[in-house]
Amino acid sequence: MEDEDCPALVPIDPGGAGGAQAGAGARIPVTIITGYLGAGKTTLLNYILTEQHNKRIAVILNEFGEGSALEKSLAISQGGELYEEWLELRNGCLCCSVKDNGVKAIENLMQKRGKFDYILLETTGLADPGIVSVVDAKYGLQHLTEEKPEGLINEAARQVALADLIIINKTDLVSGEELNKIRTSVRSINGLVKIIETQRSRVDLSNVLDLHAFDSLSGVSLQKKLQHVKTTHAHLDKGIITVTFEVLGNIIEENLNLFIQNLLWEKNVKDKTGCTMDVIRLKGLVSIQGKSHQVIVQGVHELYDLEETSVGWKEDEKRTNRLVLIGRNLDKEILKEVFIATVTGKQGNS
Ligand SMILES: Nc1nc2c(ncn2[C@@H]2O[C@H](COP(=O)(O)OP(=O)(O)OP(=O)(O)O)[C@@H](O)[C@H]2O)c(=O)[nH]1
Ligand SMILES: [Zn+2]
Repeated sequence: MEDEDCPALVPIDPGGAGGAQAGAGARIPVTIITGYLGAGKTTLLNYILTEQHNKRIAVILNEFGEGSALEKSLAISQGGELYEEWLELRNGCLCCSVKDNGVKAIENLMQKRGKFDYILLETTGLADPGIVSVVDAKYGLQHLTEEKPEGLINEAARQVALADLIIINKTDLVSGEELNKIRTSVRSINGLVKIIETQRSRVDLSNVLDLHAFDSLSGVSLQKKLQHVKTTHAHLDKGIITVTFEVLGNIIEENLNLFIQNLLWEKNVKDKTGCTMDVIRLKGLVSIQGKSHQVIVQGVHELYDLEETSVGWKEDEKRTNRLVLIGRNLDKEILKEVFIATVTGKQGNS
């Protein structure tokens, strides 16, 4: 029953509790590292912590242990020094841990936020919200295409769907042709994701830290990104795919909320065969009536939010709404129709 207690998430007060020192009120980017067992997550963490980067990084290791109490190791790497703390978590899944004391661990970290610039969180295969996902070049394809019993989602494919960055690791173990196949497979699941290929998880750190920096600063880069996303064709009917569509004009904010909530919460949007559309991730840039700036829509599972960007619509610019959805049973034409019907408010009152 405790599981139902949802602690309130309190917005961080800039210049508040953290004290008056410089940077105390700054937002700390959190990067979550996911990936199938053995893909190279720990190798990546070790690489990041030992690499010279002059950045203060806190790491929460989220491993599944034996028994009911799961342990998390917290390490703060500060100029080469490593600080460790042990935290206990009951739930290994981050999004479920929001109802859990996992949130407290993160809040505690936030209070120490003068001490570091980034938080990295490694989670094992069951975690939901992935940001960086490490994919094994050799076995990844097998994991991604493995068919699951009716109704069950392929966890490896879900991690790819949720990621902002995919690191295809262990490229030393495969041929160019095999690498092409895994790349194509990743791309067909997630049309938005950035893909990097590595050995021993050696990445340029600027690619891994603060993945949402550009999104939240301006809509421009997102707009560019969204323009190049193509609807993928499902090889398998039950597979996770990316779907994108664009609708011109201004939309009404409450109606947009209604559209998203029908999709993510009510789950009453169905495909041609009557299967519920299952959206894992949603991203969009929209034009809301009465707002002079572009608005970003972000959704992960049941959570979503709207954020006004610093990019204003220009006088001579066509106002437009571009949405990208990643999930199962997605039908682009139906989604677009439902969007237009729900969101423009063209029917009825004008
Ligand atoms: N050949 C090869 N092996 C690698 C590479 N990267 C990592 N490995 C090896 O793969 C194994 C698993 O790497 P880890 O970093 O422990 O993987 P992980 O994702 O943290 O594994 P779990 O925590 O068990 O899920 C280790 O033996 C690594 O040495 C690579 O690029 N090439
Ligand atoms: Zn969860």
